[in-house]
Amino acid sequence: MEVLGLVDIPTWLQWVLLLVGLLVTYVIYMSWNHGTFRKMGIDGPKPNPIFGNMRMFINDGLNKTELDMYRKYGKVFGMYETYIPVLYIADPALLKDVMVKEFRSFVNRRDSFKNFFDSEMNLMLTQIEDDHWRFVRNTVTPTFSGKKLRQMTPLINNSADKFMEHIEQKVKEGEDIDMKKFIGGFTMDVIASTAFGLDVNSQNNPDDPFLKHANAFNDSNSIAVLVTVVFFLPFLAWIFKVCSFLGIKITKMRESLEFFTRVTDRALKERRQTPGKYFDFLGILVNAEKGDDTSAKEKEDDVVKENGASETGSTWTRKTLTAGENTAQATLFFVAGYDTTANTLSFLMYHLAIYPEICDNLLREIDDQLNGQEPNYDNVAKLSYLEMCIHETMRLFPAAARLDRMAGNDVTIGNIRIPKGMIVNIPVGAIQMDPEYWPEPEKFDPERFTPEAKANRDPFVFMPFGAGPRNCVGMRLALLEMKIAVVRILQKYQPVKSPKTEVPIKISKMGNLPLDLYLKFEKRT
Ligand code: HEM
Repeated sequence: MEVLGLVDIPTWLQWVLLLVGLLVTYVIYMSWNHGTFRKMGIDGPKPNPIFGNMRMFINDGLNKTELDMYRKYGKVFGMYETYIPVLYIADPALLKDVMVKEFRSFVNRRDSFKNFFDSEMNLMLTQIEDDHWRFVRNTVTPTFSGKKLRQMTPLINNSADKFMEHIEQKVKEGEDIDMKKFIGGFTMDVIASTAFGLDVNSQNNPDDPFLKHANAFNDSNSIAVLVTVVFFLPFLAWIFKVCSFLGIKITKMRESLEFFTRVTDRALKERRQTPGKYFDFLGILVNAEKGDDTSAKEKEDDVVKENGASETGSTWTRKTLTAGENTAQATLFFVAGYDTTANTLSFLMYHLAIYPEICDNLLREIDDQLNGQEPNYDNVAKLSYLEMCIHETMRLFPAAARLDRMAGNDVTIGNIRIPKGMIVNIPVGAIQMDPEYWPEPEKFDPERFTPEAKANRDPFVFMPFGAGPRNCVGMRLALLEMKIAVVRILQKYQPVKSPKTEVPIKISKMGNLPLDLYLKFEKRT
């Protein structure tokens, strides 16, 4: 090629110049926003032009990085997830503003993954936005009311029967129990029965398709592909759209979504043929379609008040969810409710095994209050020490160690002017380890959750289920499920350390996921 008829540039050099040009453009693109926090007067670690601050997360893991940054920069700081500026807020007064007082400006979560998810996944409650979210949230919230949870209790106890058989077997054989597998099977069975009315028995069948497909959402290869493209090659979003349109599966998630769609469609058909027969999530939605307007009747239910649903009035007048919305929510319940509950229960069992004196207190409470009765919605409410133990477990190992919100408009919080579209991260895990609120934060101490201790502490320093109108919609099911599981186990067995139990427990760099956890169970006399 000749330039201005003067210099003849050889082909190899043309390629080099093209590559250098592309690289420079890429670096400019990735670092374009890296001055955001400097302009806002907010401190934080210096970003690398391509990685931003992502290298810290990759090297040290999410929890350690956020804890280190919180300790170094305090309760407000800024970080860059490659090219995306993320404002961290950890000050309880500011968090109350973001999550409750100024909720109208922070209704939605981050949309960084929106262009990469399949359209069905974008219908999940976690992803949808504004009035669409309000409408779906109002429709599904009554599913978790006291009345519905009472109806679901036998389903939870049925799943617990299976794991009690499993423990009995292992105790007879003198074997340790792999807690992740065993408890994961239980929470999977509970979600399968409470969401879809299915008796899956994944506890005795590790190859169960439900287990396989639910795990696809946590598949490390799929997550790696998604994270690489979202954070490093965002301009390739169109490839995901084209592949989705052509039915090409880039990640295992697509195949699993199709599986859940088929199961949901079948379950919905059955429920439409025999309305009123089923008390699971899909049955409740179908009953609402038929005019059993549960949501209206249960508007005064405590769940509505707890979740701050008064904030969530939607202008939408549509009566029911579409087929796609039903499938998306039922699938989401698997994804959101399986690992979170299983991991929390595993961490709790671990603490009961390594602190026998705490376990003894709990055994005493269960024996005194329940006197050998099967646990149910009403009698587990009397177990205040059990709730303290669950809360302390979730303080040390919150299943979601960070929450996020996105500013829907320009808004001022305290003296910070947050521009429309900015992502706000809430480092729950780091706040819950701050000695200012939690003396000796590494220590497992359920006494931190006595009513007096709670009354003297700002509620925004403990948020394992999030806070405000967009908190966890399944919180009450999760707590009920965990309480029933613990009671059923402790009425017969006591968890103890075995030579295979690693102390301290090893967790994944990706968050609060126990890596290997083996415990022994001894029969109570
Ligand atoms: C120990 C168990 C669980 C923990 C720790 C947990 C934690 C959380 C957290 C932290 C959030 C985000 C809240 C926020 O942004 O303020 C959330 C949202 C959500 N959770 Fe849970 N969760 C658990 C169990 C469940 C279960 C059993 C279900 C359903 C069956 C469920 C369904 C959801 C849904 C649908 C959302 C999105 C809510 C919305 O955007 O409106 N979760 N959960």
